[in-house]
Amino acid sequence: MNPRYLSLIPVAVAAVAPLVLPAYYITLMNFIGLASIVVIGLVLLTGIGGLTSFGQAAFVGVGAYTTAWLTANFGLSPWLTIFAAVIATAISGWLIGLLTLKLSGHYLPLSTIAWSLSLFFLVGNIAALGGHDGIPGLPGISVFGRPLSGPAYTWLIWIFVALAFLSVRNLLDSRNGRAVRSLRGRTVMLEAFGVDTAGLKTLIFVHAAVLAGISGWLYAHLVQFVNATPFGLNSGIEYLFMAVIGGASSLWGGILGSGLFILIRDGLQDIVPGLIGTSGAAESVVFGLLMVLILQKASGGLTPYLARLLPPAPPRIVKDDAATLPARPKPAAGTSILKVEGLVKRFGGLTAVNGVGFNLTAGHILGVIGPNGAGKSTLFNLLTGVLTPNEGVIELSGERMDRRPQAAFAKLGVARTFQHVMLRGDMSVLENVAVGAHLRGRRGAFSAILGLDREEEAAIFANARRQLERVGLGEYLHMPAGSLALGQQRILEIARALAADPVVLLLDEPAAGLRYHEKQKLDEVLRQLREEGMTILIVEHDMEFVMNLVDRLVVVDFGQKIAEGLPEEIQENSRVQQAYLGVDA
Ligand SMILES: Nc1ncnc2c1ncn2[C@@H]1O[C@H](COP(=O)(O)OP(=O)(O)OP(=O)(O)O)[C@@H](O)[C@H]1O
Repeated sequence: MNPRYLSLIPVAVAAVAPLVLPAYYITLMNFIGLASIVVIGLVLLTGIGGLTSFGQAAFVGVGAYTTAWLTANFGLSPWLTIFAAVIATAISGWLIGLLTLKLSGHYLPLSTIAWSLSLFFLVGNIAALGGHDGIPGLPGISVFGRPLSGPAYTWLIWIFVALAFLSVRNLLDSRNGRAVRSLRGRTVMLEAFGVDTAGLKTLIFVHAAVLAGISGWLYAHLVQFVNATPFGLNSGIEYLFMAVIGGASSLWGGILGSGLFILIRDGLQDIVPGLIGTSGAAESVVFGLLMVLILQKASGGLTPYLARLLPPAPPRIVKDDAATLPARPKPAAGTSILKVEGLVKRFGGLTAVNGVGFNLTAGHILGVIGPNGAGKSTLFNLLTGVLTPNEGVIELSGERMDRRPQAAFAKLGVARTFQHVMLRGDMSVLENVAVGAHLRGRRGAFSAILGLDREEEAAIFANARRQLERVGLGEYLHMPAGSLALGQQRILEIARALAADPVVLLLDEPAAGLRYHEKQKLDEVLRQLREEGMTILIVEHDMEFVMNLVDRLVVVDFGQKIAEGLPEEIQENSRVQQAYLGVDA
């Protein structure tokens, strides 16, 4: 069976189950659906985006209280208040995101606990929201004047589960989504390709908050009463558990985890008191132990186990007739691309780069070499906007860049590779390259969620395939990037940089750690790119590798330029020999 049709099975189950299940199980199905909507958001935020949140229940509360207050006090229809619930959660998500998303490490999860607690106590103390007693007597949801109840409400909930699922799936399969999937630990890489990582974090934070708010809206009109209890920290922790036991990076895992968590908890409440003859804390203890066991035995959640039983997803189809992406005008051979003068970077008392200057013209390869600790990486970081110089001038195609951020360099056509390869190993070779074309797409998150970016996506993937074929990796398109050898991964990074349609390629120690044959292959690729007119700057430790390849060399030592010239001139230079070999020539 085509794996694409497998997703129809849960759809059929959700359609038929409410008709055949007893009322008690329909109620459970409702609560699984409500939780799934929240947990799908959490999969996006935490499992994929790497931003751990204990506070999603508070957003469920914002959605529920917004609709409760408006319907109870003003008699508005829930079909109107859903917009209010979405707006309220989006704004609160955006505000809280603004305050907390800059935090890193443990501080972000701790801050989610803090705002979750504060919202909980705030709501409980506002008289207009009914204090701790809450707001009773909420209306149900009607369609064409008929109140939805029983199976009809369950279908409504599961339609929203499907919409939540599709919205996140579509978002993840877009240019912003690829960046979200690369977010964990790769912000420098993303920003080098012009991705606004802070904006991206806010985007997924708000999206997850809105999904939680919609779940709150559905909850409020299902139970027709709200108070603060279901929106406290406990529930926030439970949502996180659901995401983790399902498999935090899988959308299906979000639904599976919600179902398992609620069914196991409910089952234990029935079984454990029967076994030990008393009801109380025992089922909670057994539940806790069970969760620990699942986390120990299946740290990636349960979805990977199920995924093994299913046929693999078919590879992405790259269209031959896709549109081409807009390309920037290329500079004429010989024009100055990168001009550097008197660049200085100090780290406290240490001057890592001290007055370095050079000029790189279009269509040439310039090598910057130097022994360990000479200041090459620092120079590279200055030339890509990762670091800001203390003094000096960087001009890119005639524009002053020395105080500009990474994204500005990317916009003007600087594309780079990394000394320590920065790929997402479990993403396909093709998708990794597509990340490089981020700035060449225009479609935003809304378009992606609504699936309106397909044409642009086809163009991005056709371009990615072209770049991979250009560097000789055309046969690996659908393989996980992590399965390639280091030499191929380095060339893959070059293809990703080419996908950005660069004016200049900056390669950070591309030969480091490569075997002889891999270096030869890399050399071939770079020569071919130069023949095509590409301008390249290579910062490299391996003098032998660059000697036969580059047009011109700059040698740095102790942060200073000690020589510049043609490779054969550099080879004869006694100061260079001394710096490299530590001997007097
Ligand atoms: N963030 C930093 N803070 C303080 N000192 C730094 C920092 N980055 C680099 N340095 C120092 O600056 C000098 C140049 O380092 P850099 O990494 O640029 O050299 P390199 O030529 O790239 O060396 P390698 O080939 O070993 O990578 C070194 O003495 C290094 O310790």
